[in-house]
Amino acid sequence: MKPDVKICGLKSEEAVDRAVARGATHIGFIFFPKSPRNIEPALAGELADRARGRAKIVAVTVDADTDDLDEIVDQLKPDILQLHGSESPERVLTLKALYGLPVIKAFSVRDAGDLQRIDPYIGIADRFLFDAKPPRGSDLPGGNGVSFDWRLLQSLDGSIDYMLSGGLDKDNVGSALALTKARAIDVSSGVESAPGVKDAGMIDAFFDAVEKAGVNQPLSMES
Ligand SMILES: O=C(O)c1ccccc1NCC(=O)[C@H](O)[C@H](O)COP(=O)(O)O
Repeated sequence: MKPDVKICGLKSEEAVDRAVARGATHIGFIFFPKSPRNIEPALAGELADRARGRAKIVAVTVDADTDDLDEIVDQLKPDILQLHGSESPERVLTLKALYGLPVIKAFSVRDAGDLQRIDPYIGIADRFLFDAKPPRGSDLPGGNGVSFDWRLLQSLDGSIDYMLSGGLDKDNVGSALALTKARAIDVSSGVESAPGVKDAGMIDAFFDAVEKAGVNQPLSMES
């Protein structure tokens, strides 16, 4: 079965079109001013319109306040909110109720203890996203192009729905899928030629690698 594939941090028509043409199930837009992938809500909305109905539109925010979220939701009209900060379970519930949208809650992972942090969110977040801890000195909670030890996910209860993220690229995504049997994967830097610049050829190569992994190593999950 094919995994869900989210291409995150899109900023150009070409990248949106290529991601969707290659079968991205999700496309992400970053609303975080320090990121090279930061995008204005109005432009994100225009880009999202090219993909609407074919891929889920994901708004990625970091401990955003409701003024900012109001504008993002109004302009982007996302299908999903990805909360990539330290939002509490109560905050997740509040935002789900306020906007009527499902939530992907992101967690950074270095060791097994980090996975226990999801416990209070089970039954609250609709999906988890496991990313690597930012490297020392990084201002970004995500999009750092670094991986964590994927074997940690083998101990997770199979009922936990998650996206595997962090440092994936065409060369390692096959191993990541084989090791974790993840039902969903997420990539940003691994399909960029420079920070914030998506590359259509690298998007192609990433999907080629995912397809090859599916042939070589059948996955045990639903798409
Ligand atoms: O990508 C960013 O710049 C970013 C900034 C602030 C919060 C989240 C961000 N990205 C979230 C994602 O979902 C990325 O795809 C994820 O962190 C993986 O990135 P990468 O390791 O570069 O593939």
